[in-house]
Amino acid sequence: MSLSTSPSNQSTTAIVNSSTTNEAGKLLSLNDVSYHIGHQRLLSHIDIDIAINETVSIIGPNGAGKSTLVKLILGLIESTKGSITAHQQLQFGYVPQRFAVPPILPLRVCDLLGQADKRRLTAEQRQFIFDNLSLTHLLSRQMLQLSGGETQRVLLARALLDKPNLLILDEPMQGLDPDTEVWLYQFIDELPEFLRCAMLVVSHDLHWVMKGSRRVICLNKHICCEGQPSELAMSSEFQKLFGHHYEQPYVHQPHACEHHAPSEL
Ligand SMILES: Nc1ncnc2c1ncn2[C@@H]1O[C@H](COP(=O)(O)OP(=O)(O)OP(=O)(O)O)[C@@H](O)[C@H]1O
Repeated sequence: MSLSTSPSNQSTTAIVNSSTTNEAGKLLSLNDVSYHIGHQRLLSHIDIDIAINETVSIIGPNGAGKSTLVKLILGLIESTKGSITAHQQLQFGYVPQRFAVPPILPLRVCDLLGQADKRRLTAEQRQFIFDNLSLTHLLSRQMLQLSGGETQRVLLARALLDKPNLLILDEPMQGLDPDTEVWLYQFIDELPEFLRCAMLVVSHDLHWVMKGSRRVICLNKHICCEGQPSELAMSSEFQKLFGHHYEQPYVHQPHACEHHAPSEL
């Protein structure tokens, strides 16, 4: 496997079925990527292009290989076959599915947030993140003491403080109550210009994905189908995997929800 960086005008293998990525605006390409452990096939023949500032949602049943895909993109594991090409210098932001702080490790919110590179944002831009994620009153708290929603806000802030050009959110809504979920989806949907970036969102929340996403990839050890939600809902592969859970027609309503500040939640 290779992870290579190419100038943005250099073309790589085109992705089949991609309706939104344009050649010049690519950020990252996975070309025929497979990942096996021994004889166990975790992912096969993955072709994905992610464009600059594009949001891509990944859905799939348990064990489909979603987290494995994230680890491959982050470079935490190496694919058995294929290549991953970054068309620009990548700055990752990553909000993991789980964040376990060992009980014996004192780690305050300010310690975690202090690890971010302060040169990437201005003081005003950092303050915007603290204010909008309601973090100021949490700064001296231990990470271990935070609720699930507070932890997610801190992890999102940690990722954003690095001003990523690719933000990866692995099940960001796990453990959140419905109001906080709505607020967080709205927040990431409406990031200000200085934080605008490509996003890869792994989610089990089928209704949000189909309502709030513009491009969805359905994974089950390989890419079963991908496209706009309205196209995906018609696909027989999607119907086979999710048809019994999802029968509503797609309506894109990214701004239809009430906006809640996190301090109200
Ligand atoms: N290091 C490993 N060794 C062996 N099998 C593994 C390893 N890592 C993952 N797997 C297996 O690979 C499959 C895909 O795992 P992965 O965590 O990527 O799935 P997922 O789609 O993220 O699942 P979930 O929705 O349950 O989080 C699972 O069957 C898992 O048990």
